[in-house]
Amino acid sequence: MVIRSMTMPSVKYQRGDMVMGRWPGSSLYYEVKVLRFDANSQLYTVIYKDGTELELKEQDIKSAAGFQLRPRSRSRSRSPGRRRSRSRSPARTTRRSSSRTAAAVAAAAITENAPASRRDTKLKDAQEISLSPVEQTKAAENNSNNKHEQKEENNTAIKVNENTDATVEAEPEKNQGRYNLRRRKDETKPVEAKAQEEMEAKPAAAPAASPPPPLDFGGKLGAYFWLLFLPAWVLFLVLQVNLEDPSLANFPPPLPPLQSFWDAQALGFVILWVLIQVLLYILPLSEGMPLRSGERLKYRTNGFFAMVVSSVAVAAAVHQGVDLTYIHSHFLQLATASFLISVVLSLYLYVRSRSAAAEQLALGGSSGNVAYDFFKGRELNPRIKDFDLKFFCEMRPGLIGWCLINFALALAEMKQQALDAPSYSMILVNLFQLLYVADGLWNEEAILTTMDLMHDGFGFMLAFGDLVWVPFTYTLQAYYLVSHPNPLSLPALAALVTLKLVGFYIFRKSNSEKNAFRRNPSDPKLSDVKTIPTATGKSLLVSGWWGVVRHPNYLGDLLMALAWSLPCGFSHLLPWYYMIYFIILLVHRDSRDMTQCRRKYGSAWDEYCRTVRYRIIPCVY
Ligand SMILES: NC(=O)c1ccc[n+]([C@@H]2O[C@H](COP(=O)([O-])OP(=O)(O)OC[C@H]3O[C@@H](n4cnc5c(N)ncnc54)[C@H](OP(=O)(O)O)[C@@H]3O)[C@@H](O)[C@H]2O)c1
Ligand SMILES: CC(C)=CCC[C@@H](C)[C@H]1CC[C@H]2C3=C(CC[C@]12C)[C@@]1(C)CC[C@H](O)C(C)(C)[C@@H]1CC3
Repeated sequence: MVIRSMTMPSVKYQRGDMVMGRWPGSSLYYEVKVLRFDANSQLYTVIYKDGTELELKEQDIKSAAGFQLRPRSRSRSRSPGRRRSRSRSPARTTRRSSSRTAAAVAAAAITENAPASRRDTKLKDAQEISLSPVEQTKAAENNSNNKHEQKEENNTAIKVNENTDATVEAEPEKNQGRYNLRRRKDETKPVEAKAQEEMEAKPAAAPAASPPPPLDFGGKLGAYFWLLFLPAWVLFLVLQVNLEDPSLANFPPPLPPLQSFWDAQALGFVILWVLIQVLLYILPLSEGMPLRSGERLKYRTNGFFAMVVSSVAVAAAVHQGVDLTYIHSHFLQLATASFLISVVLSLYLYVRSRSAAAEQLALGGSSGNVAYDFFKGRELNPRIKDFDLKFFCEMRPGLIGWCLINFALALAEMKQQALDAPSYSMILVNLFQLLYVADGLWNEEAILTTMDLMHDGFGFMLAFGDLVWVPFTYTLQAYYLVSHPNPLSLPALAALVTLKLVGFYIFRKSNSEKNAFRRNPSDPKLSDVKTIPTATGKSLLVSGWWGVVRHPNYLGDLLMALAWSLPCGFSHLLPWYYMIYFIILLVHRDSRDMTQCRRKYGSAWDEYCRTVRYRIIPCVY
């Protein structure tokens, strides 16, 4: 411990310290408890009395003692800025609400239209106010229809805190939402804060023993497990699907000779495919969501175009006599080549992340354990100049490759079963999955608001997932149908199409609702949506599909997965693997997301969970 305190940069506040934390975007301070300090990001995680956790910079934290010693000043009541602010306070509207959240209470404290004689009490309240969650009432639900929302400050609490006052003042109108979290241009710095800053010249205390944030995926041991299990599982599936009688119970499967895994030509084809996608990617840019640093990265959202060009190129190649059934006959070798590429990429990502700046790292992306960090990924958005590696891998070679492989498998089915056209089952699987991918690429910018892009580091998990898992396991239904025909009646066909369309509608509508709201909450088209405000300045949608279940997009996704598993029939479990995996994946993602949102939004998230009771399936789960 002594050694640490000599080598680490000095840390002012200790874990467990009760201090005063600046309310994001305002000059007001509340009593908070220090939970930990992250040496990489140099941020303190603090918890407010309502359970809201935020990450604050050291300069946004003051010692509680200083506040108690501070003589109360009446100068604020004479501030012209303050007088003006009283009459225009947007928070006054919110005050009528019976469901004021921590943020709303704070806003009221800042802009209260109180007589001067009462203002000192208000200022005291601003420091000592109890931020305990307020029970949700019917009226409160109605009041959460937030028509005053003008801007969601950031993606996470951290981003709010990273906003400098300059940033806040640069966009005054945008920040004049229901919380009034900005400092008014003509307002002098509050005496409390000034006095406090003067008192903050204390020498640094011993560093806080900051507990590392909890590791997901089973932590360090889990990382070793997943590193071995994921490739082994893909191998198992690929070997099974070639058998006449595949079964998930055939474990361990007989292994083919080692040399049959390797094919230099297959590696060449995979590299060529990735290079073509790289070329297609290097086209116009569009803007992403603001990051922790407040910066907005530019992304190349021309995925649909890349898919169309790739399809034309593939069609031309087939027309020229290229035999795409090679993909079916060399599935194992192509998967091995993709696996090698994903390992090389993951090694590169890990090595470059060692020299990445702290603010480039994903939250909790640096556990210090090599295996875990390699698996989970440390850097949030690794880029080579403008080339975003995570975005590219998630949206291009694997995703478009999924359709290419499906198409090749349809040709292989025709060849193997001597058909003039693919079977109905094969056509449905191909079309359903093509629609899914095309939609993902058409709405490519929506991925910028997903967990992977915003929170997860880029490491082996996503590199392998994007380059191996998606193209070589999401294609198993089509692969299965090549040698396991499953004729469909017309009514069954119609029912499957209906199921797919219903799922697709829910998936698309809910993702678009969230994406539109996150990208521009002040859009006049969204003026009627119901929201729950949170302490970070962002709100949670309770309108539309987000008012039905907490993850309506997962519900739609699951219905679609069902629609493309059913055409394979019930003879074997293997084509149902995607459905089983997907349920596990989405339930796990939902619980990870719940934890993250609980940390980000505190009592507002609890309020959301009380309002929208079910996670994915209405009235069931
Ligand atoms: N095919 C596949 O293999 C696969 C796998 C995984 C996911 N997916 C699909 O990919 C899409 C993205 O999934 P995802 O896991 O990233 O989840 P997501 O639902 O798109 O994103 C979760 C985030 O949305 C925000 N959010 C949650 N509730 C909200 C509300 N009521 N109002 C506004 N924002 C809210 C929160 O972030 P902020 O508050 O910070 O914005 C939360 O962290 C989904 O459609 C999913 O079905 C597909
Ligand atoms: C290695 C393992 C077990 C997991 C890696 C997970 C990874 C394969 C998925 C995580 C997020 C997923 C995702 C899509 C594909 C699969 C993932 C990358 C997605 C691009 C599919 C198309 C959709 O329209 C989408 C909404 C854009 C999807 C976004 C999330």
